[in-house]
Amino acid sequence: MSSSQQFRPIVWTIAGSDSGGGAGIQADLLTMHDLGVHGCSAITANTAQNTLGVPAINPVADAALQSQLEALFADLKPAAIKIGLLVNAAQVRLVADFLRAMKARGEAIPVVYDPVAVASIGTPLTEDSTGEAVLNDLLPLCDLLTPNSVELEWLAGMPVDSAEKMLTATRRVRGEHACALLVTGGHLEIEPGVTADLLSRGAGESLSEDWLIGKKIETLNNHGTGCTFSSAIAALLAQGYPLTDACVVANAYVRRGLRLGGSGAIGAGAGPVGHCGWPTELRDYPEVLVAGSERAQRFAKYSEPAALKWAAEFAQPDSNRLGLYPVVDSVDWIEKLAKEGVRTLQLRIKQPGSDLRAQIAQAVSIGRHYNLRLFINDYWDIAIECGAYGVHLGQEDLQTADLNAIQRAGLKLGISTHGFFELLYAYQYRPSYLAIGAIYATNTKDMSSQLQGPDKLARMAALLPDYPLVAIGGITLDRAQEVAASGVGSIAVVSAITGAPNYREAVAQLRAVLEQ
Ligand SMILES: Cc1ncc(COP(=O)(O)OP(=O)(O)O)c(N)n1
Ligand SMILES: Cc1ncsc1CCOP(=O)(O)O
Ligand SMILES: [Mg+2]
Repeated sequence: MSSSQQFRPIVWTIAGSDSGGGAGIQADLLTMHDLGVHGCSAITANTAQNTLGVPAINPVADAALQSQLEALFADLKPAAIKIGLLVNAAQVRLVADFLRAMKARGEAIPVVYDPVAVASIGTPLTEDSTGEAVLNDLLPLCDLLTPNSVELEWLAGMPVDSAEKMLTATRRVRGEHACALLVTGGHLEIEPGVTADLLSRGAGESLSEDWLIGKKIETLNNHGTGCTFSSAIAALLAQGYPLTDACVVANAYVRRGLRLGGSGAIGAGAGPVGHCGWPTELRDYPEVLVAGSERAQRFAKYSEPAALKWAAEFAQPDSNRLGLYPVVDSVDWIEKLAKEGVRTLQLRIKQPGSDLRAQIAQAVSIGRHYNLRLFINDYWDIAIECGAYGVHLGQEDLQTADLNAIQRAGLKLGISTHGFFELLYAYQYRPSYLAIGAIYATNTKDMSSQLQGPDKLARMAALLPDYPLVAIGGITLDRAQEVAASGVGSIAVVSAITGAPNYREAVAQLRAVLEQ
């Protein structure tokens, strides 16, 4: 059996057929196949379309739509569902009823709805009354809506011609619902020459509104980008990607398709966006806007306190490959491991006593003596006071730590990341290294909701082949080879060394794997 025929999670698309083959069901199935899932379809309309326009929409009868959904549910249970064109309020309610019944049976299946209301050419595709049914009946059952700015105007009932209005309209559509919104910004140039998507998720204290920014790609072949984008997200959710990661990888998939999709050979109008495989190059991925950066002002995301603490371009270590990187909780361990020839170390004290400052000062002094790359976890202010080599911070620390002070003091900075979104976010700071974890389950720290696995690690590492990268979490001698093969230049471990029967042997064996 070839690898393309091996097990693939099932994803449904409930959408319209595009006879021109550029958008709708046709784009959805190409995308799903490209990203490793098996696509099934329930067709809502047989649109008559070519690259120049949409002469007819031809909705299917309700019974025809219902019977497709039932046939699929009887045999091909989905791991995710993408919904595209729903032509009228009756179709919206039919699909909503079907989803509600599925949920009532305990099926927790992620649903992505691309509220296709207007073809890229400007032709309305859905009846006026559909918007209300979407907001009342369907949105509460979805995990993500992916309108473009024109569709956002349609759903929010207000013009969307600026970053502020996009934020206001997004909040209005989301209301009190858990459903996230990803507004694609291809129709609106907030900053000349760039496109900016807005991802709004969470609520209350944990509301997050992130801008995903990329260079605008000029091409005639841009038909079907919305369908491709939402199908890509569904395909990734079906494979267990968290929503934020699915959104940035799908963004990169579409941008790769725009970049490599060729130049206008199909039809006399807008040709289909390319479907060009997994996005392997960083240039296709969006920049995640950081609130302290100057650019954030143009996107209504700027915050003065964040700007005061903001810094980027940290001092780089003397090598991109930091080698074996033990993370230990005492000064004793630092000295013992330095004597074994370990050069990169971290002091990670999670139960500080009254002698915390003294311990850090002593560790820094040992670090100087042995010429170590010694990172202090969490306590960046004491690390500055003690003149440490570097500090290691987690994602949450980035909101509070004074990165500017760390940089001014000349300390190196390592940042933890858990997945594609956080990797892109942390990369905005250009830290001294980026750590990716947890690769495997570990007893050292509860990382169960953030496990990456070796395949994702390899995909992330491939985006930054020349950057100092560290893998962490559950890495044992047996797994070290697989981790090293991903291309990261460093492996951080706690228990593989501090819990080993013979730590000297463990150090020698792990170093041997990394140096192979
Ligand atoms: C090399 C490396 N990577 C990740 C971590 C985790 O740091 P953080 O996210 O700050 O979590 P705690 O270690 O503070 O629990 C790390 N320490 N080192
Ligand atoms: C601190 C930390 N951050 C992510 S996983 C982890 C623990 C790594 O410990 P171990 O190497 O014993 O799995
Ligand atoms: Mg920490």
